[in-house]
Amino acid sequence: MFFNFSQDVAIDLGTANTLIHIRGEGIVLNEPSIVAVDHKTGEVREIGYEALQMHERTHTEIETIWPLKDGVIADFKVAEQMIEGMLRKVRKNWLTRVRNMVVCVPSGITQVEERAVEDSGERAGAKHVRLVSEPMAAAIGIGLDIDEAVGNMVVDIGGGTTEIAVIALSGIVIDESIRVGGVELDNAIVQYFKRNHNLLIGSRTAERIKCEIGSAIEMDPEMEISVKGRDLVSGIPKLRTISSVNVREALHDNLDQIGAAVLRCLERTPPELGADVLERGIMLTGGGAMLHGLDVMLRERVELPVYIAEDPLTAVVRGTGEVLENLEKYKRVLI
Ligand SMILES: Nc1ncnc2c1ncn2[C@@H]1O[C@H](COP(=O)(O)OP(=O)(O)OP(=O)(O)O)[C@@H](O)[C@H]1O
Repeated sequence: MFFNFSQDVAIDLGTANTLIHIRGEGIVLNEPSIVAVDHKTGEVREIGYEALQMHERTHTEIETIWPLKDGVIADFKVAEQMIEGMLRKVRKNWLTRVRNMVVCVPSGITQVEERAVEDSGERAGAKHVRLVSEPMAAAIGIGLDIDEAVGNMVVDIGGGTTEIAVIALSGIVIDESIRVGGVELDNAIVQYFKRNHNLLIGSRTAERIKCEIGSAIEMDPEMEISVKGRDLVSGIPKLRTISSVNVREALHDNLDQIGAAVLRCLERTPPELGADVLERGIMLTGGGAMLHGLDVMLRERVELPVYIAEDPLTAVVRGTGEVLENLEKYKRVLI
């Protein structure tokens, strides 16, 4: 009898979330990219959701680490442990090994940063590691025909970066990658309420505020939510009501940078491809695409149609999975 103990996997190794697709099965894992490590022994305590529960609630012996920063590996060892641990969660049995691994990476990364991803994949047990750029994976994931002699523009707003690319004939013609994403928006909210309202909130609370009442345009009606934080005047925890008007003010500068980057990319786009983008519009992917009114804000700024892709959070892993399933067909998009 013949047992096949090898798996082929596609990984969207993101700053905020890691998603895994297994060949023939589809998406099998979608967890936050965070690891809880025991300070004394260096051992991994938890990975993914369980580690996120501990985040900003640890004592001195445990540290929670996001191994990716701005879309690239910032902590090599922990990234490797995280990939290994996540693969362990999805493998069929302990004998299962990874044969082919396709990992997506930001389009603007250096060769050294690319090598770091390849090394991490190999150390986590993969035999062959191949890379695909995030906007390309996003375009494939949302079903654009990247092979055509027609320009498609994709804006992927992730946790660490915003990747903008014009794609045609299976290649990236123009791209722009800025280190502004969801995490930066959360930080902006933390800073804003600290500076203007003497309120110290944690990053998870900031993310909740962003997702629930964050917006890029005026809301009708404006919204409010109650959040818990430390009052910096009295020094004790307090329940405060926060308005969407203030949150929008907090996000303004970062959203402005995203809009400016899209404009820059359009200005560099060759006219024939620009005409295609005018006709087809710009597709938004990544978790940031779900920020209320971001599509409207960008539409007003660039005066072109802007659409939010279906299920923007999984677009990149769906595309990376598609590349894995059809390696021969997509060999030209591999880095
Ligand atoms: N409804 C929402 N409104 C605004 N932001 C959201 C919403 N839902 C999720 N996000 C944000 O999307 C980000 C995660 O998106 P995604 O998983 O695409 O990024 P990533 O792949 O981890 O990051 P990167 O590609 O930059 O490495 C998080 O910062 C999260 O807060």
